[in-house]
Amino acid sequence: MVDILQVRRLTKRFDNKVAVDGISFSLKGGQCFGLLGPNGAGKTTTIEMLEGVLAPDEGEILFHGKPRSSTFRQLIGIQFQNTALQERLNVLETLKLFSRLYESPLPERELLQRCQLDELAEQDTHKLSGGQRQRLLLAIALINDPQLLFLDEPTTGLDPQARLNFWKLVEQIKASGKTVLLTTHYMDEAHYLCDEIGIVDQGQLIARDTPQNLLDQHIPGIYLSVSADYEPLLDTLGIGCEHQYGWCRWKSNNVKAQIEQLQQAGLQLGDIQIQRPNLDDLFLNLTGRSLRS
Ligand SMILES: Nc1ncnc2c1ncn2[C@@H]1O[C@H](COP(=O)(O)OP(=O)(O)OP(=O)(O)O)[C@@H](O)[C@H]1O
Repeated sequence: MVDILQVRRLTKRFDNKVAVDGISFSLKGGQCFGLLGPNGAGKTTTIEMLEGVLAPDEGEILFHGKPRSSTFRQLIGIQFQNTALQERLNVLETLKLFSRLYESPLPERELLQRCQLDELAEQDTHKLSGGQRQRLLLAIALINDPQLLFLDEPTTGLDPQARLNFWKLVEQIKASGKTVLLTTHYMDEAHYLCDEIGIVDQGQLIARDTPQNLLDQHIPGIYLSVSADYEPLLDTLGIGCEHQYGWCRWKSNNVKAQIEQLQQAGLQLGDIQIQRPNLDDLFLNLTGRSLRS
């Protein structure tokens, strides 16, 4: 597959602060690539340079192997973190307004249907819920039927149901063959939606691969946890553990044998949690800090 986007040694400084520090990666057509990192890691600054909103201080961005030309904006879609919507316009009128910016916009009715907004066409945009507003911003980003779609923290602040709903829309967009680049600080979002993720920390891309390869490579094994009340028992069994929200947790390379050992010591199966490492564990492993801290 041809690289749709190539990014080389991208760097951005604000005064003395290096916000993005020599990031390089490439993105294949049809792929969903996620930049995952904590607040202030440099995700938005990176995506804004790729979108052409911010000028890099150093580095190179190639679209289909060439520097971005004046037509680039017609071929991409952007869902910004914050987009100011025109006062006193409803959803349909808003789509019509933004459609004027493009040479060949998709029909508004198709956009409404794709983003589950049919029943909200006449709704004032300032009366939309958080999830409905994000779906409208997604519809705006899709007006020109873009090849490459940028989603900057699209589900931040949404309730779990609205987030799941949004993920389903992104899945449909992926299935239609579009390339998606998204930023998020939700590990479950990155794991669910992205074919590949790049972990960003302090302006640098510290790891990049499929979520599962990253986990297998950096933190093989399975976590076992029991209530912290059982810590004295773990001590007698010689099991060292870390404390996590009232639980004692440790990594096991032989889950079956260790569960039998715990059962022989008097624990019930229901007392033991078994958990595969997740991207938060990966981030902690790579940086010594939690994604959520
Ligand atoms: N316009 C600006 N002027 C000065 N500093 C900035 C500016 N924009 C970003 N920064 C700084 O650059 C760093 C990276 O910010 P950025 O917004 O790219 O991070 P992020 O990973 O997107 O964070 P978040 O998840 O909170 O959106 C931060 O330290 C931020 O304070």
